[in-house]
Amino acid sequence: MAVYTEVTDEALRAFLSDYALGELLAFRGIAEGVENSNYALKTEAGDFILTLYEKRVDRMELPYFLGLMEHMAVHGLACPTPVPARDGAALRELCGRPAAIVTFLPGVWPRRVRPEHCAPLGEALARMHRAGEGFPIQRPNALGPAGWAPLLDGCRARGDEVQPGLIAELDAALTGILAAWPAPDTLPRGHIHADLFPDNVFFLPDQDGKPRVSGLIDFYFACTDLYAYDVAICLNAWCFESDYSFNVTKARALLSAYESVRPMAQAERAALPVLGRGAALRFLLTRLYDWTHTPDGALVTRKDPLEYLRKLRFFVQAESPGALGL
Ligand SMILES: Nc1ncnc2c1ncn2[C@@H]1O[C@H](COP(=O)(O)OP(=O)(O)O)[C@@H](O)[C@H]1O
Ligand SMILES: N[C@@H](CCOP(=O)(O)O)C(=O)O
Repeated sequence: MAVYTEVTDEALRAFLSDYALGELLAFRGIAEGVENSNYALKTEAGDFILTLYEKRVDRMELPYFLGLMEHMAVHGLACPTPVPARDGAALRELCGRPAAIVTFLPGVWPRRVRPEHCAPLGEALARMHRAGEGFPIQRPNALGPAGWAPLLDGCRARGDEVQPGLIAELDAALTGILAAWPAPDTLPRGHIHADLFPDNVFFLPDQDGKPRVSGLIDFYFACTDLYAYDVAICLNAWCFESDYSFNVTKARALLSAYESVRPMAQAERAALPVLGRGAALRFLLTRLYDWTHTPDGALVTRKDPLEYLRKLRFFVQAESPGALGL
């Protein structure tokens, strides 16, 4: 469910009168997504997405997200482009919320990831990293290593209700990760997506029926961080099977396609196991926090934190890229 703020027909028409998009022909709320309210719009000018930014998005950070999408689109990435109103501003207000219209991207995200998705995904990730070069605003990663101890503290009171002994296991994992984390400025960094899960990558079949990436969406966790950390997030989100076994074929396809666009330094490859551990912990912690803080009956769909405990355990025992099969 992701329509937290209901927009009436009248409010939307008044909002659209500031744009040069012609008459509104249709609009509907989009059920998918977690963070914000999204509506699909059809106007005389075409199809668009209207997003109302909800509580967890800091409005001061919206110029970074919208500016980054604009910059990446200009540099050839298929991603949503903010649509300015007649006065030139894309970031506006609707129903008391910050709001923006972005271009609609065609395609479908894969409900079941197959190895054939992983090479196009790896290539798209590297193209995204390249497309972000030169974007001048920086955004430190609020959900990076420095944010994990406070998040874990926020889960302390009820974490063991999810699984006995969980908090002690996460304390130990966090200590190990922080001790092994790459020192600042030892690995290449730039603008990363930081949440490139399958539901944020659209595919369409090419002329041979093979999946090709038609667009990347949802840049609202984007930040300035290690490129290899973004790769490690994708290894977590794309390369495990439903029994939590790590699929080396998928991982190799992802990595070699990534490197066909942006070759990685030896140090980046060597860091993948600890970056994979950190990425697993990051998603485990946000899911655990939501699991233990979301009231029963709330509209938000909670995601299973223990999925990421299984992934974390895999990366904990993998000491080298060789142990990942890479
Ligand atoms: N630019 C876009 N083009 C097409 N569909 C989009 C676009 N942006 C969002 N969507 C649709 O809205 C859904 C939720 O978007 P998302 O950005 O993931 O929301 P949230 O940030 O709330 O998690 C997506 O799964 C997709 O169906
Ligand atoms: N990918 C995260 C949750 C963020 O949700 P999104 O709909 O904004 O991509 C997770 O799986 O924990």
